[in-house]
Amino acid sequence: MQHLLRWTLRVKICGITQPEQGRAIADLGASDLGFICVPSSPRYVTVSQLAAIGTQLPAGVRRVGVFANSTADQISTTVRAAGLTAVQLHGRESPADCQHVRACLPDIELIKALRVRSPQTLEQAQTYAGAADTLLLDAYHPQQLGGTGQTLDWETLAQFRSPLSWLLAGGLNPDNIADALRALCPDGIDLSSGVEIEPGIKDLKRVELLFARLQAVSAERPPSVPCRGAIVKEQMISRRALPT
Ligand SMILES: O=C(O)c1ccccc1N[C@@H]1O[C@H](COP(=O)(O)O)[C@@H](O)[C@H]1O
Repeated sequence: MQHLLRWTLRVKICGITQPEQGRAIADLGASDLGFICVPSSPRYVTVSQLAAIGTQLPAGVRRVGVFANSTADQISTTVRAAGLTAVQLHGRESPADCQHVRACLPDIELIKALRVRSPQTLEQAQTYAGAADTLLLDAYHPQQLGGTGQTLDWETLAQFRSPLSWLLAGGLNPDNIADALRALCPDGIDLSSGVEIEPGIKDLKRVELLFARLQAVSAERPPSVPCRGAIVKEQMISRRALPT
């Protein structure tokens, strides 16, 4: 389904706990499936559950393990046992922590999640430029690390210029996704509780509706008009390419 969109948008559905749901969601068009490797989460999956789910998934879909404040050793063990293709660090990991994980797992995409509490969090994003491959912006919640269903202030985020490709998360659902993508131009989106029946059990009808809504927004956007974010990134790339 994703190829029907007129621009490339990564769509990550997070908090998968069941093999058949993972496969169905990949078939509906998700580019990425996320698995919560944080024991305190109601969406937590053990390494052996994760390895079993992995055997059921189509080859092309990215498999993202979500960790929070885990050691590089713990992350590497899970990545290898479960055949993950990316890790999302959703805790207080510093740029140095990210670089350490990256050095242990050089072929694995490193996504650093930032829980946006204030404009300073967005300034921090710049410090991850050489330390992560991708950024993810999620809403801040004082008690929960993620999967909160809380949205970010998209108006404030419109000023955000990411040094890396970035995913928008936080309270996205089929009913607000069009507004989010009219306000912002992320490289991808990440949804969990907004397409759920209960924590860890996805609502496949809502996932289907999400893709229908994405197609509708995609049809609104002329392919010749790139996002503001895309223009900025092109400029940054061409600046980097200039001889010094
Ligand atoms: O989903 C969880 O339980 C979770 C636990 C610990 C860290 C991250 C977690 N989820 C992440 O939360 C965001 C968005 O969730 P929502 O759409 O607002 O429900 C997403 O990045 C998940 O990876």
